[in-house]
Amino acid sequence: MPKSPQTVSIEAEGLGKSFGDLTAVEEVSFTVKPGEVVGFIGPNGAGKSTTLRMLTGFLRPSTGKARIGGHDVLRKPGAARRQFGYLPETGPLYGEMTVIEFLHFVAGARGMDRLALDGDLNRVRKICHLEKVWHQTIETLSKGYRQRVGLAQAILHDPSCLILDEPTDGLDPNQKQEVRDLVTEMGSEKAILLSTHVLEELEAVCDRVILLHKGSVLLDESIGAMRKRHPLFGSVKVRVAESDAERAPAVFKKLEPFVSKIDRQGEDFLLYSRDKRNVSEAVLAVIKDSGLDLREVAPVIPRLEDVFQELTRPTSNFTEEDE
Ligand SMILES: Nc1ncnc2c1ncn2[C@@H]1O[C@H](COP(=O)(O)OP(=O)(O)OP(=O)(O)O)[C@@H](O)[C@H]1O
Repeated sequence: MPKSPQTVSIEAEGLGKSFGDLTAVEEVSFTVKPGEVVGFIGPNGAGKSTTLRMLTGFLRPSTGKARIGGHDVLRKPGAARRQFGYLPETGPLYGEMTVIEFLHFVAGARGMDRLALDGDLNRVRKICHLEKVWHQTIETLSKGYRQRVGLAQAILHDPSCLILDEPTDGLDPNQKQEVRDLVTEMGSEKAILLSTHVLEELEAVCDRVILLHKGSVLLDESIGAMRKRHPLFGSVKVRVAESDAERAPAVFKKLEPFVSKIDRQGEDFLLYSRDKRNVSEAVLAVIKDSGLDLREVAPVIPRLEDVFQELTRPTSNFTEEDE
């Protein structure tokens, strides 16, 4: 049956997993739709890999369901597996096989159409840039190439959904960029869920982020919304001429409707946005009116790392903000 790209998505519904007394994952629900690349993040031990393994049917959940393209991964494993590709944290690569032998083996195990296989192999060889190592044994490959072989097996059957567990782990910056470009390219059509520890990766490839903490979903929102949780979102740094530094605080008082707090260090001022709207325009207008000798003005770009750290600290002060 032809697959319908409009409907093939990744779904977790109330997923939970306990190992003995340890609840590793609890009530995790989310959806990844076609054309979405979603980052799956969380501190070590948050339950990311456990969730991904349940989504792919490699681990039986204690509670809840995982569906790929509407197929329950445990009840309809064949139908579900045709719709997704999975790059596990530690790929099951067979060292003694060459790349092409391994991909033939994978195709056989998946029962792929032999007549169309040459076309599929050519496609992944090109996409994953495997031409140079095609006939090389996997045990002799660099980490970067092994990761590309892992990706090649994940996309060999051209699945509509991809589940990637730390796809850029251990790669050098150039290789990381290549994998990110690949994910972005594939993400225009496929539903992609990608776990990562590298938050800059979120910026580069993801539309949305799901933050898992202690086995539960702490947030599921756009990158912009996550950044907006930072207390400095919308704030502005200003430097005035030394000769004007003393009269600047009185001028900035006029900004009270927009600015909730001002930190000063010499001629440098940090003006905190009151409601997380960008206060740059208001600041510039007030400075212009006052004739203050402005030397520098720059909006604060809050780091996602700060938001992540703050949210996953034992006592977090960050609050949810309206879009
Ligand atoms: N097979 C298992 N048996 C017992 N405990 C397990 C098993 N698999 C995972 N765990 C535990 O479940 C919790 C979640 O682990 P998991 O590997 O899913 O976290 P993670 O978010 O992927 O971590 P990391 O970022 O370090 O990869 C951890 O406390 C881990 O020790």
